[in-house]
Amino acid sequence: MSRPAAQSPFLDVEDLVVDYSTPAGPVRAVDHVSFGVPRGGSLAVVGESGCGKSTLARAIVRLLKPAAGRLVLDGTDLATLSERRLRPLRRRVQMVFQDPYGSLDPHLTAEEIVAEPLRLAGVRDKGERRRRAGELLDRVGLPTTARERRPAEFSGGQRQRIGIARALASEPDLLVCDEATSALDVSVQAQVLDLLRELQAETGITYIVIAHHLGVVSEISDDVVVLKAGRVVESGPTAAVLSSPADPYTRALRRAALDPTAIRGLKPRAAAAPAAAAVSSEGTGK
Ligand SMILES: Nc1ncnc2c1ncn2[C@@H]1O[C@H](COP(=O)(O)OP(=O)(O)OP(=O)(O)O)[C@@H](O)[C@H]1O
Repeated sequence: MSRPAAQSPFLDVEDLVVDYSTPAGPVRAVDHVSFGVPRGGSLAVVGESGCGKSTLARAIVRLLKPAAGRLVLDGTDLATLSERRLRPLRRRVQMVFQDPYGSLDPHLTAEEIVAEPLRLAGVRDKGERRRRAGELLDRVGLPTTARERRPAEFSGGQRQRIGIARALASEPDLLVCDEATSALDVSVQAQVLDLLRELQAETGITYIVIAHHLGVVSEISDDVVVLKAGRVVESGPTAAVLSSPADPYTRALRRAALDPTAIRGLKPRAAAAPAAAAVSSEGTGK
């Protein structure tokens, strides 16, 4: 099994282990996973439901503490850092979540949502925060008239744009997109993927894209890691892995992407169907 090509990875994940403690005992969700992502690169993590993708994403942004292994970001191992030592580094690694509605405060306006990380980062002047939040909302394609609206008044694609603008407010070096487009209608997915690609070209940001949809992976990632039951079964350049997958599991994922009913066990995500239906006729305001 080859590691994705990277001379000196910007993010180096080495032998990462993440466990959950449950009343029935520990559950190992990520089991000695290793990969690297070069600066400005993008790597996708794919696998069936329950294989550990979200757990891995949450560990990378240190919402979860790994049980073992290293998470070296630009030379600093985040895996073992205390909360106090992590705090100044947190802004460098941001996450965009699958459910843009659940992850946005319903009481705040779009502008306030995007301004909040600026406040936390110490931008004291309210006018300056509003100006920068407005610029970010422009950048992700939301009309100026939308700034004073609250999350419930936006479509799914627009909400995801607000989530991306909020993540970008901290000027992160690494953006982890956890199924960021899977709850969206296919045409809206394409628009959000286009936006992510444009932002990468402009800013040189590094991406980790978590996806169960192999189409998304080929759109946005240079390299791919295929996870099964918490372990890496295959990894390498996305084009090579998708065109000639070496592992039967990857072949099954590829077949399932073409025909979701092709194999048992690759069930559609529970949240995807209703959310996609809810936004299917909505535009993005672009
Ligand atoms: N809070 C938790 N407590 C205990 N076990 C958990 C918890 N969260 C996840 N797990 C278990 O860890 C494993 C990996 O879950 P995870 O959510 O990371 O998978 P996933 O690939 O992201 O799945 P999906 O695509 O359905 O979101 C699964 O066996 C899951 O049941």
